[in-house]
Amino acid sequence: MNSDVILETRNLTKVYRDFWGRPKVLALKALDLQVRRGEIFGLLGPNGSGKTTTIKLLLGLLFPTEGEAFLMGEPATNVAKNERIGYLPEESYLYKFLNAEETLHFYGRLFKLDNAERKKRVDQLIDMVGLSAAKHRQIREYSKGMQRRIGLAQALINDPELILLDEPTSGLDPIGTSEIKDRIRELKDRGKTVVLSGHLLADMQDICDRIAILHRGELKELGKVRDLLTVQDVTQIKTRDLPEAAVAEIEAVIRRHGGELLAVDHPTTTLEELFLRIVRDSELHPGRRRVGDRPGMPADGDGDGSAAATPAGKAS
Ligand SMILES: Nc1ncnc2c1ncn2[C@@H]1O[C@H](COP(=O)(O)OP(=O)(O)OP(=O)(O)O)[C@@H](O)[C@H]1O
Repeated sequence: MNSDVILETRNLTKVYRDFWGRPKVLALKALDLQVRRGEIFGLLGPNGSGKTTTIKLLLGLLFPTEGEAFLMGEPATNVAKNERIGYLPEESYLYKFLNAEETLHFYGRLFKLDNAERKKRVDQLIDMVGLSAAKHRQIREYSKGMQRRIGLAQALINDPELILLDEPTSGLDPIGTSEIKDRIRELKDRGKTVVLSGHLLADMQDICDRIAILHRGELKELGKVRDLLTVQDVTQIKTRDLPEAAVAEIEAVIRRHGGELLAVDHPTTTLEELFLRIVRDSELHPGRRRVGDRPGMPADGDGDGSAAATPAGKAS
């Protein structure tokens, strides 16, 4: 295995069998994959496409029907290698009557961290996932987002070099999702390798360097997100707002070169960015009922939504 490759699967195949040992579901079919050190790699696919099965095979929690996988040079079936891996399952099973601090100390003890090291890591991780203010509250009182965050902290207690996250943003609202994505980016900045699964396309696009798209257990696409999404036969030029005369001149130049001007428009933001901005503004200005700070969109003064938004400069 090339030293740059931290995880590799070869012909990895899983057939689930029924009670009588008869093949029931072909959950993963001959998966060949390589993940490089330091990248954020996404396993993307609809429900039932084999993402969780792949992660469980990598951890040695399931035995492959055919093929093999290697993580950090060790066979996946060697569970001792999991001491160097962080794992966030699709659903974390946390002890509801422990608080965040006790939970992390519990897992730190499982990894046999000494007292001083364990205390240092627990404090750092609670801070990293933003639970300092709630660290003495029992997990049963936590919201879904807080539970996902403590699950992530638990997955990192052994300071792993490879982190497997099964749907890390499942059940989270856009703010919780954005926070988890920030934490995952930080892990990459610290040189960690992250493999995550998901089916929320915008999140995967945002965060992954490379993705594999699975469908019914088969690998359908693999590559850098940027390459997969680039429309090669269209050139896009961005500039500050231009007067019509300038656009006409540019169009003439494009025609002279045998081209065709396909579109002149203003970019749109994503609904996620808009949502996050509104929630953050609302936290800063709790009394304000509607935040109309988008260029060209007049604020609705009394916030009752009755005033129609008209293009800037035009009378209604
Ligand atoms: N223990 C099992 N016994 C039998 N079939 C199973 C078992 N676990 C998973 N499967 C089947 O294997 C296929 C792949 O399931 P898997 O959970 O790996 O998909 P997934 O991509 O993680 O889905 P989701 O997004 O819903 O979590 C599905 O058809 C599923 O029904």
